[in-house]
Amino acid sequence: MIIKKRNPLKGYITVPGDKSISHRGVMIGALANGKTEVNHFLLGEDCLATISCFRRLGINIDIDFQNEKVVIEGKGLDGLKAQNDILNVGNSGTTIRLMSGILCGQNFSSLITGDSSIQSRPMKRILTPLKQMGADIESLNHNGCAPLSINSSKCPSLKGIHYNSPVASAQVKSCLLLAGLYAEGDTLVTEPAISRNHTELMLTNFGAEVKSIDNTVSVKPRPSLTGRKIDIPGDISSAAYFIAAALIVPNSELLIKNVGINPTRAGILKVCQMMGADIKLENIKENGNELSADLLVRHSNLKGVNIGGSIIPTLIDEIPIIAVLSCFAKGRTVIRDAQELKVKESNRIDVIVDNLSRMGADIEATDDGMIINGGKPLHGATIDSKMDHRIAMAFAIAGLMADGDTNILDSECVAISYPGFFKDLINLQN
Ligand SMILES: O=C(O)C1=C[C@@H](OP(=O)(O)O)[C@@H](O)[C@H](O)C1
Ligand SMILES: C=C(OP(=O)(O)O)C(=O)O
Repeated sequence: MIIKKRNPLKGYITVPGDKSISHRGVMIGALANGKTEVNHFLLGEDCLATISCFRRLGINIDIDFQNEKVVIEGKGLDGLKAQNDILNVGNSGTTIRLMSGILCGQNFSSLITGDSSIQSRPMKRILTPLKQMGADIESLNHNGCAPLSINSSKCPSLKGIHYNSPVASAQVKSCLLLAGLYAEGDTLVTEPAISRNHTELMLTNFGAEVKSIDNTVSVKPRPSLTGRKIDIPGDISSAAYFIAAALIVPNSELLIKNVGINPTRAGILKVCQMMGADIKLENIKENGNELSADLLVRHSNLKGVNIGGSIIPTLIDEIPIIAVLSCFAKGRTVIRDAQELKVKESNRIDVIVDNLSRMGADIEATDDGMIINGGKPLHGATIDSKMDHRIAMAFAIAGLMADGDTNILDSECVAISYPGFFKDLINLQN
């Protein structure tokens, strides 16, 4: 995809539904009794992979592509059926880690894997605590990565544990909370900083007993979950590209409607505020325990900021676009404590720094983040997205303000989380 320097962004947009909440709607809906109707479901490749895995486990799921609506016929905690074929999660880390927790609670064995990116992402972070709960789960190639085999015949029941997670990861926390539904006794997870809490909010909405105190979450086993109707807000991780575009392209004024602003996800809004951005929140609402708002974003003069510590998990997927924003901010931006970026769909620290350097930015990688001296004009370049959707979209926005053409390789990977991204971007500028 070739991106050219473009016009201001004007008008309004609604971005697709939140990816994290869409995954959880399918999973928790499948384990609930009765129908779960999910509106504004994200029909991106990752969430479709979750649907495909649950269909293989015997759950009827109807997809209305036109209306972005998914209906799941839940069969209760013990309603999944054995699957002899290997379950394939494609590119989705959320699917493999959360599903592994659920599969460890079943009385049948499973094999689960994904694409080459998934097969190189760390799974020890879930294998270690799941084994402590009594699960018989192994990395088939003994390299701490997928494929994973879950042998449920040897260990009929899980026991609740209190796990002190070394990483602030919603995927680890959610994996254990979902396994905890099948355990004897309560399951508790303490994390070094609070990660996104969509699992906790949705489980509570469906009838589970979940408590969160500071950095610790606990779940009681064997709840009776009841199917619900959910309206998913727009994904703030997808909105982030348009927030950034409107902030950096002169004369832009954009309304992004119905964006999820759950505080465990909204770190990018705080960072933009610290940078001096003109963003107004309007029409704040709550649905299914999740907050949303319309965001009115105007072009702004930005300044560099320091980002690190407990805010990092609340904006982890937005760091590629925050790095782009920082190139247009006056002064230095330092991003620390973001080493988790190295184990996403690509090594996002290296890929951001490589590609922004190619465009002429003053940027350097550090062990746990990067340092950017803003204000150097960017020029077009060939961008290797490494098939990482967040990289492809962040550099499309950088390309809007670069002199000359920006050529994004493998740009079709945006379909992982935002299939209509390029169409929406072009529409806003006409
Ligand atoms: O739980 C989730 O839905 C997610 C958690 C985050 O990963 P980690 O838990 O690995 O930080 C995030 O990067 C991912 O895009 C989605
Ligand atoms: C890291 C991401 O997703 P996942 O871990 O589910 O692959 C992402 O969407 O940026």
